[in-house]
Amino acid sequence: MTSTAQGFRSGYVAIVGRPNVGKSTLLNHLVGAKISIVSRRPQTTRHRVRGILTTDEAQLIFVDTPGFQTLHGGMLNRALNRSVVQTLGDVDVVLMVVEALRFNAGDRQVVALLDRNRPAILAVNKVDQVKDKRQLLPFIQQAAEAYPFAEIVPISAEKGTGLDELVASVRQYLPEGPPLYDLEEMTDASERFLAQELIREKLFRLLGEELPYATTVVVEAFKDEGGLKRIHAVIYVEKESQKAIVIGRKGEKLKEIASRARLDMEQLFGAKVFLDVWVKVRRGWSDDEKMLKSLGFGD
Ligand SMILES: Nc1nc2c(ncn2[C@@H]2O[C@H](COP(=O)(O)OP(=O)(O)OP(=O)(O)O)[C@@H](O)[C@H]2O)c(=O)[nH]1
Repeated sequence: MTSTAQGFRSGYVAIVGRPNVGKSTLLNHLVGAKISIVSRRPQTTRHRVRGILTTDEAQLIFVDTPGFQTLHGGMLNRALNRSVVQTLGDVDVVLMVVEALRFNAGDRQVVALLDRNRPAILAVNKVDQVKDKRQLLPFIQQAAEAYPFAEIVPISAEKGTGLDELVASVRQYLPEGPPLYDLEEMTDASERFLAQELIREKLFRLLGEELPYATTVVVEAFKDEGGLKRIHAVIYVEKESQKAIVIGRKGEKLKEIASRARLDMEQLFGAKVFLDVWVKVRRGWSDDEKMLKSLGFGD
């Protein structure tokens, strides 16, 4: 496969940032929607790989950082924060994303979780929205004062501006070495896992702030019947009231979540999909350490 060019660098990158700053948009632009979700490979890494970008000079392996939840104080959130800190201590580079001209309390909370022994690069996103580009300079200065970022790069994840510069900046901080992942392996994600991730993504997209935090998706059955994939999934929530939110009025929310997830699955798998999604209440879910461990949040 890819020959190891001299000076080739390869390593793990965590994208962090408060909600809505454009992390997913950036990841999708860098690695493409289709391979932005790839399966976990426990033998090589404890991280869940979200996408891989391989250029002639470097391979950037983007890993999942479970949310920066600060709204609720439950055990789940403490576990999440622990796992964030752990992930951030494990990667080669942290890529923090902020919105141009906005550096608020949420951003400061993210900064507080950064590990000072780890290079952190700041991507100042959505610069396309800044009419007067001169305003960027004092903003960049302010950000530099908030944390000793290794580099600060203005970008527009949506328009694709500044992304080459960003990748070049990240590359500088990766260790030298051959690609850690074979290109062919990238599409090798389990379809079951992809199905679960697509439902989870639609939940986030369609419920946003309303989404009860302690929500999880489990694909309980996945049957391949020639040209048809029959998938049965369950969305677990903590309370009846949350169940009602996910289902929506006259079941419309759930219908939309399922139908959008199904369309994406059909595109991704290149096959017809029959998707059946249920919402179930699992009481005391977020305070159950065993459950957290089984979901991969434990130590
Ligand atoms: N104008 C502009 N909008 C952007 C840009 N990047 C992202 N957005 C928009 O910002 C919103 C949030 O983007 P996401 O990529 O979902 O943000 P996120 O950080 O992944 O959000 P969470 O999943 O909530 O953590 C979306 O409406 C994007 O279209 C950009 O460069 N310019």
